[in-house]
Amino acid sequence: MKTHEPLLNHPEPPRSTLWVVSTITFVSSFVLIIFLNHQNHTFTNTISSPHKYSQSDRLTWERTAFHFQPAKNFIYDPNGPLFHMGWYHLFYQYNPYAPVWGNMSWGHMVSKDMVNWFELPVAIVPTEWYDIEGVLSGSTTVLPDGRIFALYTGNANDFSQLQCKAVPVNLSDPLLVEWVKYDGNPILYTPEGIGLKDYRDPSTVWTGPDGKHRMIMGTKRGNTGMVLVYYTDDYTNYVMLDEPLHSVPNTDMWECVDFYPVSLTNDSALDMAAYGSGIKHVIKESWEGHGMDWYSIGTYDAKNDKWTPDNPDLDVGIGLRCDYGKFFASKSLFDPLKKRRVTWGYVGESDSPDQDLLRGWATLYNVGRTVVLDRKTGTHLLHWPVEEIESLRYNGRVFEEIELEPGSIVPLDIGTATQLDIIATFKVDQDVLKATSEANDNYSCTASSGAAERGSLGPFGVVVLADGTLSELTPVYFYVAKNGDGGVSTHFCTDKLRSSLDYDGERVVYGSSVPVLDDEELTMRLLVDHSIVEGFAQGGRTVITSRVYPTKAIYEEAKVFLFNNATSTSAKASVKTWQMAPAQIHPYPF
Ligand SMILES: OC[C@H]1O[C@@](CO)(OC[C@@]2(O[C@H]3O[C@H](CO)[C@@H](O)[C@H](O)[C@H]3O)O[C@H](CO)[C@@H](O)[C@@H]2O)[C@@H](O)[C@@H]1O
Repeated sequence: MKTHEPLLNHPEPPRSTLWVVSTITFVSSFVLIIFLNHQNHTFTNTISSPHKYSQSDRLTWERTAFHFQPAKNFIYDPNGPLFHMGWYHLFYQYNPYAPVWGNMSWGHMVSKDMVNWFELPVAIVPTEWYDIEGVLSGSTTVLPDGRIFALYTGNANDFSQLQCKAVPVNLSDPLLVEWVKYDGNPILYTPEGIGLKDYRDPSTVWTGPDGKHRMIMGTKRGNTGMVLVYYTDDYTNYVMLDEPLHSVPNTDMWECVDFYPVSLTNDSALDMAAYGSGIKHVIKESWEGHGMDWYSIGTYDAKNDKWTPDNPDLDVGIGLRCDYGKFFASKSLFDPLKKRRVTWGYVGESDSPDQDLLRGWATLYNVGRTVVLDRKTGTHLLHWPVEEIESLRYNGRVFEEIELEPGSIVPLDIGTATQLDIIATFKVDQDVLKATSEANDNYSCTASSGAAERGSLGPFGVVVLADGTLSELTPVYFYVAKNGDGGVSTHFCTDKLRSSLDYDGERVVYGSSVPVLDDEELTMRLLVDHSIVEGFAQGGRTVITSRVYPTKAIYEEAKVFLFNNATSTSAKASVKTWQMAPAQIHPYPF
């Protein structure tokens, strides 16, 4: 049985000296507010009550503290990450002149730790007929002899997409500041049968077990998305194979294709040359126009340059996503220093472009995420923030075994709550779980009414960026659903329906199911950094990144709560929180 009725006679949750505000007051107000908001989802774009903060205060607050964003203007796809002479380099689609898409160039930043960044001069800009409409996305390759080159898509003067090459001018410069285009560009024209605007984002070149050097690119034929494979002898001339590496009907254009091996035996990342038993290969594609990155795990046959998904139901574009919120055009780096694969995507704004103009900047990057195969399930990848981000933690707090009765919400007294790392673990009442006969096979975060929709066994989780009266709140939560056959499925969701009182963007619930194994507790990690919330469930099996724009729940008014809006089960929460110091992000010139 599913109900939206508020619980009126809920038992008072146990008090703890850690709670600073009367829990019972919040219990009633939360249930009431959620109830009322559920009844009326109509929000106006005008400010309905006097605000403490001006528009300028709010726009200033939205800028993040430990996520990469340039000082101003517009960033887009991450491009060509590489490691050279002790520095991590990340290039990015960048409009140096305005906070909107256009003049696409390769911006350039470097870091020693993937947390603190120096912005460098823009590396590659549109200057030639073959890229005058944009130096679009691509990759870099570091050859075993130390040579480095970039492959990128040139948006030509007729808007056809041509592949081009550039190289750093001085390899002994650890920062690789200067780049020069190959004078024989473009190196590749669109193959027959492919749309002139459906051919882009060349990959890193790698050497297969047969010694042949390979590059891949995404495209579509009709509505079938696919990966093309090329061979090269000299890294400049490329010959396309007749057959694609893989294709999936009805998945449209595959942008920013990524392809890499993952180990079945340990968490060490493998470089592209790895091949053979104990290895799976992942294809990742970014679905044009949908803003979603999809991945699939399978087997690569290097002899025939064919890839087969482990499970056809989880094929590329129809199965699993890297992130169920805002995260797109991701690109991974094999980090030779720490033997890990790290991925970045862009996290776009979700309010109107007018706001981008007011802010003067648009779009951020997620905190770099390591990617490994989830060897417990074998079906999922684990995406998890790089360990270096923990160097920003301070003021750690621990809250043990907080009892959350059905229908309760309790504040966490952690001080300022706009830059946080939170790890929260929840145990549901096993007797209630076994006894409940509610059949909720069709639960889906995205089709639900968010945290207001109550079932026997959920939702429960963490509310972030909430003001004291809960007029603005962003719940990130688990929803446990009992299936008709007695089985259980768990969902991980972020509810953005009530994140802001004054918002001209999407009001949605993000999320998906997350596998939970028999011996596992439910655990989530949240990185809260002003207008971005990154959520990781079960060690990164399911990830949700959201952009939120509260108007009241900002600066010292932002608060964190634990809640349990289930109707039957209680939940026991143990939580660790840390404040997060700002990262050092130095714009150029320094
Ligand atoms: O910056 C180009 C790279 O970005 C990618 C993936 O994010 O392609 C996006 C794409 O669309 C952008 O340009 C459109 C204008 O032409 C604009 O309407 C849209 O909002 C933008 O996202 O860029 C290319 C070139 O314009 C277009 O074919 C794509 O849909 C990546 O594939 C590009 O390399």
